[in-house]
Amino acid sequence: MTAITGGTTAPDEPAEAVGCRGLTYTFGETRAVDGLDLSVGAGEVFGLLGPNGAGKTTAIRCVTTLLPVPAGVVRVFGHDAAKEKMAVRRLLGYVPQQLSADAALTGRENVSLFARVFDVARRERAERVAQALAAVDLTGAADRMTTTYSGGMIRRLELAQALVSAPRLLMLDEPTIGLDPIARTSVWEHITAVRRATGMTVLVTTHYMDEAEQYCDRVALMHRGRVHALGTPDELRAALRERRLAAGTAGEKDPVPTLEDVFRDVAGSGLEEEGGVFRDVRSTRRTATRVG
Ligand SMILES: Nc1ncnc2c1ncn2[C@@H]1O[C@H](COP(=O)(O)OP(=O)(O)OP(=O)(O)O)[C@@H](O)[C@H]1O
Repeated sequence: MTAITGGTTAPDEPAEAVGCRGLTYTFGETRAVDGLDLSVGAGEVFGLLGPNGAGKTTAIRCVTTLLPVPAGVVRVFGHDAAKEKMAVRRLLGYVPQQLSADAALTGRENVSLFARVFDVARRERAERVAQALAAVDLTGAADRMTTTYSGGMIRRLELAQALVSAPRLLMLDEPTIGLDPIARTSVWEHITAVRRATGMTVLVTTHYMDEAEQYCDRVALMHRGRVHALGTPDELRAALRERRLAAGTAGEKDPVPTLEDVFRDVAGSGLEEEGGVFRDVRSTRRTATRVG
């Protein structure tokens, strides 16, 4: 696998990649994000977890500047997402839940399109497109029509699209939903390799607790528009164990809770109430349609 290059090494990069203070976003009567405070450190792989409807996508879209910031403050490497949209966009790569590759184009044409949209200098474009495709192991398939790609290949292509501008912050909204275990691992291995090579920050939403545990440095558990628990997966599991021991609901010999236990503890009855489960049918169906 070729590591992508061309990312600006920024020794003077602020220590905070994403900072949300009191972020609130409402759709009519629905308070999707409700006074969200969040701080993602530069270089971290940070997982935003939570049941369906917790407000993860809405929060992420505010950070990307695709949605405005009606209340509160969002900063990306110190730039205000409400006032310095272009400065923020230049730092970002975004892989949304919805299909962002055009089936009528080849893989290379799709990535080239993103290179143009993200204003990659013309003289560098072909090289950067080739690097991005190589970074996700799609060099051999680059000139095939995207319609011939598997779900996993499409996801890797979308990753290449987001990487072609050498972002300092890569945002991924459920990057592995609907993929088989091998394709899921492959997507994560490519994300991890690029991050190692470039030092970029990764902010990811996922419903897969095993992925969060394995690949995220820290996670935030979001519920009803706010963060209810924050820490490394190990810290969160240990904290739940302590709470259970203190409450007498678990004994010393009981196994340490899983991240899924922590998730259930935070979301509580809300999961049943809102019909959300980790591998929610709605999300899977969305992806089935997306790659079909
Ligand atoms: N365009 C919209 N119009 C109206 N309500 C919306 C819209 N988008 C999201 N919502 C509502 O805002 C709340 C938060 O949704 P959001 O998609 O941000 O949650 P999520 O945590 O990303 O969920 P999922 O895990 O299903 O992607 C939900 O109650 C949702 O129904």
